[in-house]
Amino acid sequence: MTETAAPEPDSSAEPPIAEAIGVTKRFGRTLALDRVGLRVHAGRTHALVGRNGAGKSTLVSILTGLAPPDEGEVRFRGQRAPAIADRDAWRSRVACVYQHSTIIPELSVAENLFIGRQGLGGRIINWRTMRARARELLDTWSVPVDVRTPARELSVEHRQLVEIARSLSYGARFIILDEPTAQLDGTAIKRLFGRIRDLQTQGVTFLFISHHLDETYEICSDVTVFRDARHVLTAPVADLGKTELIAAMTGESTELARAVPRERPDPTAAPALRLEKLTRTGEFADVEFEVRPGEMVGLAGGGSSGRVEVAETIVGSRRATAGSVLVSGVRLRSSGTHAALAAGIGFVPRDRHDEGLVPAMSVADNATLTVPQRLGRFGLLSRRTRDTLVRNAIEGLDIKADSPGQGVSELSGGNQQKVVFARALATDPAVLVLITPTAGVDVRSKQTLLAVVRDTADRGTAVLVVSDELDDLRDCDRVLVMVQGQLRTEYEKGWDDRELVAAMEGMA
Ligand SMILES: Nc1ncnc2c1ncn2[C@@H]1O[C@H](COP(=O)(O)OP(=O)(O)OP(=O)(O)O)[C@@H](O)[C@H]1O
Repeated sequence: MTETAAPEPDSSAEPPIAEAIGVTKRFGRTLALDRVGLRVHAGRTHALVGRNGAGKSTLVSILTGLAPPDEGEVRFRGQRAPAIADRDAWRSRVACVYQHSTIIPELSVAENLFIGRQGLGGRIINWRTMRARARELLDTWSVPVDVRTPARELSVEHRQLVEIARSLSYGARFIILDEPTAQLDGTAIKRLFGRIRDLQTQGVTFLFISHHLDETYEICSDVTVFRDARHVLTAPVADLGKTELIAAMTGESTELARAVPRERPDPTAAPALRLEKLTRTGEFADVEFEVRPGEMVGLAGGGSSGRVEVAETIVGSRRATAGSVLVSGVRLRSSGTHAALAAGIGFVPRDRHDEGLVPAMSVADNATLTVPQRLGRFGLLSRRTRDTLVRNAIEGLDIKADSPGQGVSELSGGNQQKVVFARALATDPAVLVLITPTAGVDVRSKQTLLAVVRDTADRGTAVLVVSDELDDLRDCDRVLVMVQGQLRTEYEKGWDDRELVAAMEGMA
């Protein structure tokens, strides 16, 4: 496999639906893209993969006209991209559906689709026309959503479909999906892939960004790998084995992750975390389990299983209707995240954008946000202690940042997730609760993070991993599966993957 600065010229007659040619982008001293090329052909689904910080999101912002390249250019169907200010022209060529919604929750689906657009019959909005047009649009693309639904009530899956339909209504036939499966469960992912295939036959081309390489193999025809701001290769996925793909991403040959043998935690130790008949009406009922010091327990289940809600109740971001949470034998009396933190619970939330980080603050400040409460009578955290904590976190978690003082919003998505980890671990918690801990994290960083979780457990922390990712669950001593708000099955280490997946989908 030879490395090239850009893909080779293509001999097919039709120009690519989207193309980046010799694109360079700098942020201060950081070279985010170094003369990269990308050529996406109509009718193909193209994957863009690379380690955290490789430059994928930067290229997306250039391909969608949100940022201009410093050098190089973008073309659509062989034509130069429009001027940056001409938003309508960009919208008619390309759209990106982000993990983070661009839908306005307060508005209905119809309003989200059509508000602010010309051509709905004069200045006064004709609601009936708007709804009819919205219905027609969603019918054309088979999106099963009532146009009167308030957008906030949409599931992630339906929200993504509405965003895709909206992009198509502007005329775009090239759509970038940025980690579209990150918040979906197994059955929703299957449905999404079905929709992608249908839309493809209707003339839509996708650029698919994902850290899940299996998904790349399942849904994509071509793959482009970026590494350290450079284009490494473009190839049909069928021609590239998984080990080769990982080697291209990491620049070295690497073994795929395997479960690492761990000491079994002491079965007689008193539980560090104990749930007693924990209930939140409408979400989950009578959930009871224990996690011992040094034990790793997985909590899995599909979208409506209640597993995330249980975890968020343990960490105090939801209030239980009944039942209790005990940490090291002490019942949590008040709810709220501060009480949970003070009781010794560390937490990696599901969504780092909403709950994880303060974007305006530095890496160091974010990583130590949880700590001052622990310093008791001395009040403020000493600079030295803080610096040591931060340095250890940056090294231990392999956070790619220019310096501890760098703004966290300047880090790539995967590196932001590592800062969230640092914050959760900074208090040396007795109980660590992780929700989808490796979302948005590249293969190699995933290994680093999972090793950190293992080490944390080995040092005596009780770990609860809430995830449906087999890789996340691999090190767990047991996995509890929830279905429709109830604990259904428990699997001891050594489970059969297919059996576990079937159980998570409610089929066991
Ligand atoms: N606004 C910014 N200011 C400074 N540096 C930035 C900014 N945005 C991105 N970068 C840097 O550019 C590089 C590429 O980041 P980018 O977000 O494109 O990576 P990525 O491949 O999307 O990573 P991930 O998979 O983690 O999301 C990183 O080193 C990142 O820190």
